[in-house]
Amino acid sequence: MTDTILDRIKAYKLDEIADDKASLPLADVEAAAHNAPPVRGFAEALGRAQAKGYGLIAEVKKASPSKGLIRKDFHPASLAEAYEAGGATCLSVLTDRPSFQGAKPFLTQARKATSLPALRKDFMYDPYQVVEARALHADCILIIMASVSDAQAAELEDTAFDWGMDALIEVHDRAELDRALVLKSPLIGINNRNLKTFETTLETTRELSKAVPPGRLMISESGLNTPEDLADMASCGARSFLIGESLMRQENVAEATRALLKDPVAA
Ligand SMILES: O=C(O)c1ccccc1NCC(=O)[C@H](O)[C@H](O)COP(=O)(O)O
Repeated sequence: MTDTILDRIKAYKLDEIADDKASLPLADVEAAAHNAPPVRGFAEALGRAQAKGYGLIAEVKKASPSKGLIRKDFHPASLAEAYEAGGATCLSVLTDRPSFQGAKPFLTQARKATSLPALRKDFMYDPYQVVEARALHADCILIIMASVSDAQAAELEDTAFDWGMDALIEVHDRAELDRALVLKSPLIGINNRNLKTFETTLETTRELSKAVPPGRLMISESGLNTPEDLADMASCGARSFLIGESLMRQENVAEATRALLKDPVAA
């Protein structure tokens, strides 16, 4: 069987984690996490936003495996400020370097420039990374069901909760969704990107949303470009969105964010 992008990412990530543990022991990371500023409620902010309209997790994303370089003029703090000015609810900041040209300090810089809660967008396998996320001032971590076992997912989620953070559980298909629903987190991210072909289709959210029970907060992720896309997803019950590329490609990010959030029916 051929390797998927997640297999390739996991291989280098496990090496990276081993190196990080050797250079900065867990006790030191825990000390930094204890000194981090208080957690900003990520799930709570999305719940409040979507009670009035839409919740937007706006992604600070320089590059991706599917598209290469997305934004040349890349300054995490000013992009975060622009997202906040445009009406974003939360930030998502990529900290993975090899595939996304992200960096750990980007998270701290972006969050510090705003009052928004921030997601550490990375590929998580080890509780060490979760504590590190808090040390970098994250308010939420990502758990990708396609790349972890049930036991790993529960361990990552428990560690996030122990540190007062939220956990966004990401799924791509029905089997992953069924596993995600065993976890405690209310945040279910439905990713529209097929990780084998990199193609995005909103049909993924349309289909999987039918199986998400009330009480969970659904987030449609990837491949969202227009107010009509958001209205389409909202009609399936997903009133929160994770959006990167379509906003990162705009010159005026604040204006583009504002325009994207405009209700196409009311407009
Ligand atoms: O973005 C990619 O190419 C990608 C490839 C492999 C694994 C994950 C990938 N993206 C992570 C994400 O989930 C997206 O950055 C996020 O949902 C925003 O998507 P978009 O609005 O399409 O940039």
